[in-house]
Amino acid sequence: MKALYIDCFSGISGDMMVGALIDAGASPEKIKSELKKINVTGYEIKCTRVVKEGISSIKFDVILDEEHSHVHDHHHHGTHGHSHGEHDHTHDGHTHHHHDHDHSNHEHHHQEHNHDQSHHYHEHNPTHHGSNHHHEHDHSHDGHHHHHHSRYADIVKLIDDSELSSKVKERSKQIFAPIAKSESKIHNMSIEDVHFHEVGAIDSIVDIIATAIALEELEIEKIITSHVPLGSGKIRISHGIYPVPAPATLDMMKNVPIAPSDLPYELTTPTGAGIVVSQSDSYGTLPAMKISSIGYGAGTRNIPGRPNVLRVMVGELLEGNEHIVGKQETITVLECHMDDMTGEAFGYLMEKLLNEGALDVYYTPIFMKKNRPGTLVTVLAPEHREAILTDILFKETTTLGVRKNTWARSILDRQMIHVETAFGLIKIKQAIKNGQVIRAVPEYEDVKKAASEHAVSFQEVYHAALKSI
Ligand SMILES: O=C([S-])c1cc(C(=O)S)c[n+]([C@@H]2O[C@H](COP(=O)(O)O)[C@@H](O)[C@H]2O)c1
Ligand code: NI
Repeated sequence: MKALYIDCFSGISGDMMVGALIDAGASPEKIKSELKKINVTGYEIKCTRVVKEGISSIKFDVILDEEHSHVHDHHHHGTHGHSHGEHDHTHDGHTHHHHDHDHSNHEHHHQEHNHDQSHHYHEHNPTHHGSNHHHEHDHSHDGHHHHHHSRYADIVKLIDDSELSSKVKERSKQIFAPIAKSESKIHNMSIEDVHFHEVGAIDSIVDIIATAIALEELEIEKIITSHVPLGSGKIRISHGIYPVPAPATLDMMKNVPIAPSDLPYELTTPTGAGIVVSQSDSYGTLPAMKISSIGYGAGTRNIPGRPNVLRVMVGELLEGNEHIVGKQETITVLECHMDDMTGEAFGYLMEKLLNEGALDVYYTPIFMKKNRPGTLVTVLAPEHREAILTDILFKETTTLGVRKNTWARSILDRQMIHVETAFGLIKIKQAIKNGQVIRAVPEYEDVKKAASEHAVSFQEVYHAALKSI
């Protein structure tokens, strides 16, 4: 099985990840052409080979167009709410994307963060309207779309609406989900309203989707990650001086093995943490594998005496990796119960929930107060569908509250195959554990359709499909 080992001895950020994957064989041209499939413009990608304390590595950079800093100009009237309340870009005709910073000049800026800082060194000059919008969270939309793709909900839509492959879409959303979740928790905002830091949104979108594109191109099926150093000290963001690890990074790294690190830099950024926690199947030292390629991705900062790079290894996992079974993921569980709804409304509700991305919906008969028979509705969903599904529950049921929880779950890999039978093509879903198919189940809808078209029994088609594997 094709695996990737992420050796983040110097932490991880989005740009380091993309750089490392490119160095390990992912094509920068493919990344660029695939990225054209999302409706984001105003940036250019720069891929350069740099040497970091003796290690040759790829530096992946997202350069925002000069005009881009003006993209939002026409929006700057009326109340302007920022989730992070701080990225008020200057409108004096200059861009403040310090991509080309010579960081050695900044060593005295002790403990600025290590990577990806491009979008966080804007001089936040809230000159427009002369008012201080900082820390306002009012998101008023006076008929305009203030946050060009920066709301989490918009980013999900941007991905869904694109022509990217479904696998790339899924991986990208998997990476965004924990970042949005942690940001929403830290800033006490609803997950849908969380903003990726304005101009920084483009950076994160590109880094994250490029990571997904590269992982798909390299056909990575399993990811094993080293223990992750986060760094220490403080960073200056526009909220002020923040501790390292940044709050969002720290929140995401809960339940993940971290490595001690007293280096006074931000070694792991929120984007890096999002990649690690959403993509890793397990953590530890290098597993038994046959390595076919190695890549080094450069961070931005130069750390004297330490190569500030991320290392990845691509290869075939060998026997003896039984512990790397089943992907770990978190799902959202939504529940409510009612004693005053009709059966029809319940039927409609289930259909609606499943169409809007619920993984499963089930009803449990219960007895409620005053001896009333009622129904408990349970919805299992990917985290990024939580808001929309909650909305449906409020709209389509009579409940006044929706409870939510998150469950950790291990899932087996699945793959769909097509088999030719006397009754036509039937899809079969295979469950895979340690690279072995352990179960195969013909798809219900295909079997049903073929059975009715050929006027034979369900069982006959079902068995024919299994025999044709
Ligand atoms: O601007 C805000 S609100 C901000 C919040 C946080 C939290 O952890 S909350 C972190 N940061 C810093 O921004 C950069 C960008 O990281 P990316 O992963 O998005 O590239 C990084 O230094 C974070 O620590 C900003
Ligand atoms: Ni934040």
